[in-house]
Amino acid sequence: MAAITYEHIKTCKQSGARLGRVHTPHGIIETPTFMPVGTQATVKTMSPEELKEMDAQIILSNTYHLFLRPGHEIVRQAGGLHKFMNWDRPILTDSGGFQVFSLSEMRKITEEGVHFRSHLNGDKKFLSPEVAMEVQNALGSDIMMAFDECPPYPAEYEYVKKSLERTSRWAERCLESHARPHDQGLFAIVQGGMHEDLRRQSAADLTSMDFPGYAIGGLSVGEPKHLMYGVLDYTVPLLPSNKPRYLMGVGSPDALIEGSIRGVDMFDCVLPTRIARNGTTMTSQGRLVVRNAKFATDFGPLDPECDCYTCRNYSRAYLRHLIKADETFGLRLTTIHNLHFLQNLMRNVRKAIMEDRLLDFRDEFFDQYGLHDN
Ligand SMILES: CCNc1nc2cc3[nH]c(NC)nc3cc2c(=O)[nH]1
Ligand SMILES: [Zn+2]
Repeated sequence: MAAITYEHIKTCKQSGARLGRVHTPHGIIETPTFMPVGTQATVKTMSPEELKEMDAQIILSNTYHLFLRPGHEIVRQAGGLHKFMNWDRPILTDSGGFQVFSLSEMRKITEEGVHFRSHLNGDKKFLSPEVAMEVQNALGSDIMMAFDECPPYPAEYEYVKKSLERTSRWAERCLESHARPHDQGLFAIVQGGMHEDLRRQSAADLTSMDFPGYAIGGLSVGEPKHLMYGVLDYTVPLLPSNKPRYLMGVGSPDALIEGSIRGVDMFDCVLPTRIARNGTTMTSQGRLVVRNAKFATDFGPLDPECDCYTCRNYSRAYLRHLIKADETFGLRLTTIHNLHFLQNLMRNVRKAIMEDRLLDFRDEFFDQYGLHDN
């Protein structure tokens, strides 16, 4: 049985978005789906039971971080990442490329791979297609990502072209060094920046190598949202319709809806968990910064339309107090809500696709969330 297979259920008649299921060795993922990020083998402050309660179907973990600490050999000896973190549903691991560029000091990119210093202790480290595959095979994730380079934004045309061509050569090396293709799916990552011809070249290279799934990389790196949507308009149709499509690093409510409309199946982003830790929440009425003084005596729920544990049991005043007092329980409550909010949003997106009304749903949501012509 192939590690990862995509089952198309239906296409929304109004928007062209699609409803599907991704079958993995650790279970089925209903798409479009949002994947909570668990960088260091934990979705910060959440237990696996709480993630299941909000119906998170797959979580992410980062190769770069686990490679540096505790080291992939320890995770391998623990029996793999599922056992190590007590999560028996699907896991997707990235390949470390993106974090090297965003976190590490002194790095040097060569055809062989990337030399860098650990951001933890300055030790000299090396990541390459082969090392990234060795690490991900040790982690035992269900979906692994090819080792690529995500060019900065903006970047020179020539740089983006050279970079995508190397990413294509690296993708081939990942396929060649993949130890367990039958029980772990390896997704390639389409690059090409904001240039249609380069995106076409990258997609052609990678789809000729027949991966079980394709990610769209090089986006959500500081470009305006309309530019990202424009790149999606011409890139998604280049990808095979019988494989999952994963847009990396995208997680604001509007972008999740707009990406789903353009045929994306999978999303990930640290946003909901990161902003929760400074008291910013996503509610049906838009962003709400619960640490704001105006909530000091607001004894209503964070979001009157939400049925999560936080909104059923605690008030805005209490949440504000906990966040101001830097109480860990406050971070847990805002994280529970934000993740629940996005799981709920994706459930509503899937329902709207089923009912052929995703464009109507977008307009209703944008009005309520305060996203007029964002
Ligand atoms: C698997 C590692 N490779 C890889 N990760 C990414 C992670 C991203 N995260 C964001 N915005 C928050 N854009 C991304 C692009 C890439 C990308 O182009 N490549
Ligand atoms: Zn809630």
